[in-house]
Amino acid sequence: SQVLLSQQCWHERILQSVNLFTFADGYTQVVERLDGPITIPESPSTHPSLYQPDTNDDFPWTHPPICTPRLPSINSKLCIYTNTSFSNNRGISIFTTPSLALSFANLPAFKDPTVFTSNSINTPSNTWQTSHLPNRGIGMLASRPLVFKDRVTAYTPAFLAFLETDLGTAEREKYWRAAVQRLPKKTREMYEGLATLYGVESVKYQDVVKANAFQVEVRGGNHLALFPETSRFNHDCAPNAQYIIDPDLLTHFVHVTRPIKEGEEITIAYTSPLDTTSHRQSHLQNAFHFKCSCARCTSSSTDTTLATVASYQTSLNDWSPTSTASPAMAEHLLDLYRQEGLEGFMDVPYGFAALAYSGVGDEAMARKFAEKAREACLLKDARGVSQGLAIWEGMLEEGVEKHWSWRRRV
Ligand SMILES: C[S@@+](CC[C@H](N)C(=O)[O-])C[C@H]1O[C@@H](n2cnc3c(N)ncnc32)[C@H](O)[C@@H]1O
Repeated sequence: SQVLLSQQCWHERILQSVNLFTFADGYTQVVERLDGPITIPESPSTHPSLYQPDTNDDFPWTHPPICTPRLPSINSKLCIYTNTSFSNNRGISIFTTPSLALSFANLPAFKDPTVFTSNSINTPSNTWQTSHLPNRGIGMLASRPLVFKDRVTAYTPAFLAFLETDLGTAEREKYWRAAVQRLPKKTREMYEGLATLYGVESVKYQDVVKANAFQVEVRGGNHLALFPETSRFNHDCAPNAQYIIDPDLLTHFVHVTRPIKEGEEITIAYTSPLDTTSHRQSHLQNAFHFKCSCARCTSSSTDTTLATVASYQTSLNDWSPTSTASPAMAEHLLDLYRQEGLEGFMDVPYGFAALAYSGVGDEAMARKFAEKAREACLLKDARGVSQGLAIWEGMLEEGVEKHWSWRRRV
């Protein structure tokens, strides 16, 4: 059946910006309540029943979980699950529900220890180095020329936390701190050295997450994930790299979307580059406390181009007899995306080109662009769960001539 293209092939949300804490009015509460300790059992536990289910080999944790009381909104407790030997002693700490902990334990990331070495995950790629940059803290620079689809980074998180709103700031801070402090020294120190937004020591562990976390959905549970190395990518509204999170491998990958010179900064997008400049600016300011001064934010033509993009997309979605859509319009749309530096977001314009060529009965061109749309989706959708990927795979498998759009505009 006919589909309208609008959404990018993304299933995880863009870099996280939840309001975990309210400094303006919650600060007094923070200071008062941080004094109360949570009790952390010694490791290994003197109460094996605390953390060793007797019949369950899905239990890869090296410490006894530390749990909150039952939280009303999720009707479950949250516990800290740590595995210090995870991925060659990199370690991982997860603050989640007992049932989601079991789901984590059943992921290939935990079940198959070879998965990381065989996929070159958590190993140096010799493509980047960090550097202090004017007005933007630390950033990632290309250590050699890079081309489309080159892999820049592939790392697992040091820390994941279930996204909840039940805990007070101080309570949450205690659990998160305990979780991070259980990590191997090197990993913990990387976490503790990351950028913060507020620089307030009493809420440091949440501050690091607020400035650096990505959102990852594992078996329906939303988690914030902190990837230490990956946290050094700065933002650009026309980024030259695109990230993707594979929930089965618990791995964050960054790939190049257009040629990058040696020494050039490698950037990703923290906010949708298809939003208007004021929308992007306010999101970056509110969530990450900086004013974006990238080429698109300082150009006077960006919003006009975005309006043209939107009107072309409306026309290309119009399959009525009076539609003005054509392959030429779809090609123009592709040019606009490239002009704006949106090479990492091309699944929608490639898709429109595939449909527009199919609509006029050009099988070869429709196939070419369907393949490109499919490839662009895969840059953003590791497990092929988005609707977009299914559309292009369907068109390629069944044949363009069988597609609903075939010769619809002749
Ligand atoms: C995920 S961290 C990126 C790495 C960070 N620069 C560092 O020193 O660790 C996010 C923070 O970096 C800074 N940042 C990222 N992109 C920026 C940009 N385009 N311009 C200015 N600051 C930026 C902001 O302070 C933001 O809160």
